[in-house]
Amino acid sequence: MASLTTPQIFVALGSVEPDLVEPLLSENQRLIQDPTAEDLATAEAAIVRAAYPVDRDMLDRMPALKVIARTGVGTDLVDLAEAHRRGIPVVITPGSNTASVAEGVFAHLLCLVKKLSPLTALVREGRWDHRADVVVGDLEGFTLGIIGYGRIGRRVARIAEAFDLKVLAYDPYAEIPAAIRCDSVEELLAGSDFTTLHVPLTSENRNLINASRLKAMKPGAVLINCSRGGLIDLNAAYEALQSGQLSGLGLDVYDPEPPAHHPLFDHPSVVLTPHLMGFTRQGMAHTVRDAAQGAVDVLAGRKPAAVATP
Ligand SMILES: O=C(O)CC[C@@H](O)C(=O)O
Repeated sequence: MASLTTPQIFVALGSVEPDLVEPLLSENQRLIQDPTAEDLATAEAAIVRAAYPVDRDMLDRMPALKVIARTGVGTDLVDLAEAHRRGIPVVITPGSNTASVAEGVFAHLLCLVKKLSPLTALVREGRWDHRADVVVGDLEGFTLGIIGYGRIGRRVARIAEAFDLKVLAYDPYAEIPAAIRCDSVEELLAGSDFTTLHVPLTSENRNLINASRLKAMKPGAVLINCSRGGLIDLNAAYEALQSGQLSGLGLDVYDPEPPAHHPLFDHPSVVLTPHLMGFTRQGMAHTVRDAAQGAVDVLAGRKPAAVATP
């Protein structure tokens, strides 16, 4: 017999695969994609994708909300303080896509160092005679600087070992082995051939990589950002690419998303992906499942696996 009680509404803010969420819901819970204003007004749980802002206005539109569940760990677009003030926990999913993002970093790095895009174009266009014009490099023996030594940064360091890369790391909030620890961003940049960013976006570190820090890098360095778009000043990065100070730039993230076209998108030494390195088939399954489970736990009065604090 169908339940006569009003269903408990879960809204998806940004697209989520219903097959990953629905098996976790009870008979009386319902997932709504593309929610209307009316759906939002009754929603008790929101499963929120990375690029979807949950600001004060959005919270006002969900007066019945009891839990926000973010796919991943980045809460830069969620007004954490306001959610906290309203007593709404913000569930996050640490570890759910660590491997996906770390592998994405190496996909970008290898694509740039091994020059996959220009070499593909050469073969496609039948320009075999020019193959020596494209200088291909190796990772072995070079130094990878990791800014942010949390789960993803540490995973990147582990993979780097297999390539015989030397590693440097900077993170004032993490324990880092003395042999690889740098005391400043500048020290790390000066010693790194390749640099990858793994820090959250906060008001303090917006444009963390700005014109002066780009100058502090080794000439011809490669920079990868699979973390948050606002961490790099793209105009300064474009100048660094033009001058050769940067020999490669890999971006998975932008600010805002989707991004407006930027001149550096057309630069041959740039590799671009549309914020998908953490949302691979497997990463997506894990992040959505963990986020949905966290929301279910909160509504059932259980402690969720991880909650973000303002
Ligand atoms: O696209 C998402 O919702 C999650 C992606 C995740 O890696 C993030 O950047 O927070």
